[in-house]
Formats: sequence, structure tokens, C-alpha cells
Amino acid sequence: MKWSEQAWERITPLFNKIVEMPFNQELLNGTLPVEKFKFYMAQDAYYLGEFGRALSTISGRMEKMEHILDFSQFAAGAIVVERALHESYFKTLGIPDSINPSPSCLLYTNYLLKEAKYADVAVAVAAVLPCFWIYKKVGDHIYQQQAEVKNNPYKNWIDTYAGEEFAESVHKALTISDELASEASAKTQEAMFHAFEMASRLEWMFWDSAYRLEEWPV
Ligand SMILES: Cc1ncc(C[n+]2csc(CCO)c2C)c(N)n1
Repeated sequence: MKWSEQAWERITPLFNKIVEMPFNQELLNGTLPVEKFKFYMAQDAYYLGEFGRALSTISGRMEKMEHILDFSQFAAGAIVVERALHESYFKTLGIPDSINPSPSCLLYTNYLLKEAKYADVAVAVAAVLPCFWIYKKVGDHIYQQQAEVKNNPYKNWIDTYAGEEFAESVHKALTISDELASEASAKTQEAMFHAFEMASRLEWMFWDSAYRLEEWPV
């Protein structure tokens, strides 16, 4: 079995929980309170900037030229999405430009930046993979079901993760993960599973924190 197939098996119970989260259910049926969507958007803009930085770091650590190019294209993709958010949702929803990251957002981005810089590069790739793969799977799930929902105010957002271009990036990220895993020691493969599971858990926390409008306790 491929590394990625085993990795998905490990997070399947968590993925099922993610799909059932109130944030995603209400996004899908269009009833998500706009305050929660705004909070999510603002935090996601911060996330995307840091995610782009982590992808650039990984790009520079890659051995194969093709992988350097792939990861720099992923990095550019994340920043382009961030820019698009600013041009569309930030203006229409009135989100301020300066964003303080929530505890969960900061935990997630700092975890990715730490892995990108200090972990074995195969482990760093495993840490950024849930961002691609879980969004693709959640996006596909929501996209299929929302066809029945009329006038969903969140339709444009849902559509961004159901596109062909995004599907291609996910496929590339998966292929690279499996290639690096096949060249890695058993110990490194295990560390890759751990990073993949940790980042998947942090994806759950990111949605949960948006739904709770998470604040710093002090
Ligand atoms: C918390 C959070 N996690 C994942 C994504 C999805 N995502 C953002 S950029 C990118 C790759 C672009 O090349 C993907 C898959 C998100 N938006 N927010």
C-alpha cells in the first residue's frame, strides 16, 4: 500500500468528524452566521501568507529541480488565493487588513513553519499535505451536496476548492509525498505519518476555532 493510502486510513475517523463539523455543515447549507465566516476568512488570510512561506522554505530544501519548481508554484498559489480573498471577501464583508492570529491559527502556522525549516524534508511535505488533501476531500463533499441548496451565499468560496487547477496541485503533492516516502527509512516514514496526523488535527482545530470565534484567554 502506498504511504498516502496508509496515511489516509490513519486519519479517516478524524476526516469524518471534519465533514460533520457545524462550520462545514452550515457552510454547505448556507446557514453559517456571517460573523463566523468573516472570522474564518480573516484567519485564513493570515494562514495562507504563512503557509506560502512554509511552502517556499520546503521548495528551497528540495533535492530535485522539479520539486523545487512544484513547491514554489504551490507557494505562489497560496499567495494568489490570499490576494483574491483580499480583493473579494475582504472588501464585501468589511474585514480589516491587519489580522491578529487566533491561538489555533498561530499554533497551526507555527507548527508548519517549524516542520518546513527543521524537520526532514519528507516530513515537512507530509505536514503540509493535509492542507491540500483534506480541503480537496471536504470541497468535493460539500460541492456534491450543495447542488440542492438554492442561493447559498457561500457558493463562490465552495467553488474555489472544486476547480481543476486545485485538483492538479493536490495530485502533485500526493505524488511527491509517495515518492519521498518510498526513498525514506522506516523511522522517517513513521515521522511522516505523525506530521500528517498532527496537521490534520490542526485543520480540525482551525475550523472549530472559527466556529467558536476563538479569543486569547488573556
Ligand atoms: C486552514 C486552511 N487549510 C487549508 C486551506 C486550503 N489551501 C490553501 S492554499 C492551498 C494550496 C494552494 O496552492 C490550499 C490547498 C486553506 N485555505 N485554509
